[in-house]
Amino acid sequence: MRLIIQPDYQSVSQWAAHYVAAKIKAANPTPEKPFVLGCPTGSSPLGMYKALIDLNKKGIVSFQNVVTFNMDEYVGLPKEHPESYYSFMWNNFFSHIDIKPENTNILNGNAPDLDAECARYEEKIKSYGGIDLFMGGIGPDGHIAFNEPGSSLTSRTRQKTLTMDTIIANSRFFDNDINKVPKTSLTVGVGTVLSAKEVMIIVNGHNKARALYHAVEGAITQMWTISALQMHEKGIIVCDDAATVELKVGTYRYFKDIESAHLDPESLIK
Ligand SMILES: N[C@@H]1[C@@H](O)[C@H](O)[C@@H](COP(=O)(O)O)O[C@@H]1O
Repeated sequence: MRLIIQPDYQSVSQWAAHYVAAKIKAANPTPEKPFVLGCPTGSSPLGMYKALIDLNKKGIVSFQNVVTFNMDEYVGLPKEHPESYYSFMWNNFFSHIDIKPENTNILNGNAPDLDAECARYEEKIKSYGGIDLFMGGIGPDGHIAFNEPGSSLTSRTRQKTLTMDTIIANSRFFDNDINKVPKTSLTVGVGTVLSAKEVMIIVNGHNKARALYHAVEGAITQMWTISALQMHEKGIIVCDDAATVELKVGTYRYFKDIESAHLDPESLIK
């Protein structure tokens, strides 16, 4: 696993955006062979999306031949609801870049048969030859997408019940009223994320420090589903200093040292 430690959220976002843009450019995607990008929601990736919009507007990266698959969606929330992940993606990213709407994929949390919707999603990912780069964030309990503690580390896309911790954390988007937060979601599995050719996770802020500790120094366990990233051949975590406070000083210095030549976002795009 690579751990890229940046001083603050702004530089985390710049680094992540430049990394994604560099990957898309290097793949030289075409309509026949698009670049397949896994997308998260949440506050963590917002800065990266802003930076990617900027790179797109400057002509540094194009999304014309990029296909996206979102990680998760609430069950039962109307698509048009301002807090649906559909609205999040269009408001914060897709509407501002040159992506083709038909190339964006988001799980339908209102499908009549939710199991069939999950199976269809997995098949569609497969039809593109899998995901080239899965981007993500994590919850304070170390969940990736909506794979809450106890989720199988080989799980695929399915319906999941949200934990009370997550309902409370996400109630900030629902007038701080936990009763307004949907109780279930559709989510890609930990196995779905691990099947991507590459995975890049953004972790920022003090409230993610314990989760980062478990991701980097902890044992692989279903109780901290992000820890499964240790099993991926090409896993990267981009974090800020604030999120590192639970790491050993030696771990912090080790990753700072081995990544010292790769911390400047500008250096990523050739
Ligand atoms: N399902 C999402 C996750 O994909 C996300 O990583 C997490 C953290 O969100 P934030 O980045 O706002 O802390 O929130 C939700 O639970």
